[in-house]
Amino acid sequence: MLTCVKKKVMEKTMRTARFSFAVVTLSDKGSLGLREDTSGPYLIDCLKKEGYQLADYEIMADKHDGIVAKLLELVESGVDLIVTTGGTGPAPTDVTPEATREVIERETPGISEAMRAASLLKTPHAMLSRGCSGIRGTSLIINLPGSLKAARENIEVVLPALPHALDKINGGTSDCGTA
Ligand SMILES: Nc1ncnc2c1ncn2[C@@H]1O[C@H](COP(=O)(O)OP(=O)(O)OP(=O)(O)O)[C@@H](O)[C@H]1O
Ligand SMILES: Nc1nc2c(c(=O)[nH]1)N[C@H]1C(S)=C(S)[C@@H](COP(=O)(O)O)O[C@H]1N2
Repeated sequence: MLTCVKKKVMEKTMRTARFSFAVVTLSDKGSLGLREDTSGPYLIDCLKKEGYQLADYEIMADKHDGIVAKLLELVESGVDLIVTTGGTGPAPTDVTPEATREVIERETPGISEAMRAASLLKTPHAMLSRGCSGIRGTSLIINLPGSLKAARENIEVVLPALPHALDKINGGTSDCGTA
């Protein structure tokens, strides 16, 4: 039994360990030290447990140009998976999706739609997240909402599809439909 669990963990890690990730927390209060960022560290822990390698973590203000510059920097340094948290809502200061759209070359609407659909089963407020996702070069960028609860409920939706997504984005030729 234990051997079986260990084998499954090893198989999972073998699929993810070659991929790096970065977490970017977008929060005005967080960037000023007025709010503890609990969502960013949670996401780091969660993705590390899945076997991904942490490349970068930053807390930034909700500022369009700063977000674009940071995302481009991470893409250019070859980070495979970039997860943002915060700034996806309808408030005037929420600009993460607009900044992300400026960076991505190909949108992955299914990822964001899946998160919203699953989240709607938890709270009607899920429809307020305008988060988007997409690919630039070989980097996948995914916007998540900002609260710890929302970050947790959203990341768990995409985790099962991430290894296959990152493999394909990196030119993987494995057959689809086998897992
Ligand atoms: N990084 C974070 N860590 C923990 N909780 C957060 C974080 N970001 C947001 N939250 C929570 O989620 C709520 C909604 O996030 P939103 O991005 O709209 O924040 P906000 O009120 O505009 O403030 P700010 O952007 O300065 O964090 C916040 O009011 C806060 O309770
Ligand atoms: N699963 C899930 N999705 C969620 C929520 C949540 O609690 N759980 N909160 C929503 C709320 S209240 C808002 S305003 C939007 C946007 O959040 P953000 O501005 O922090 O990015 O995410 C939504 N998505």
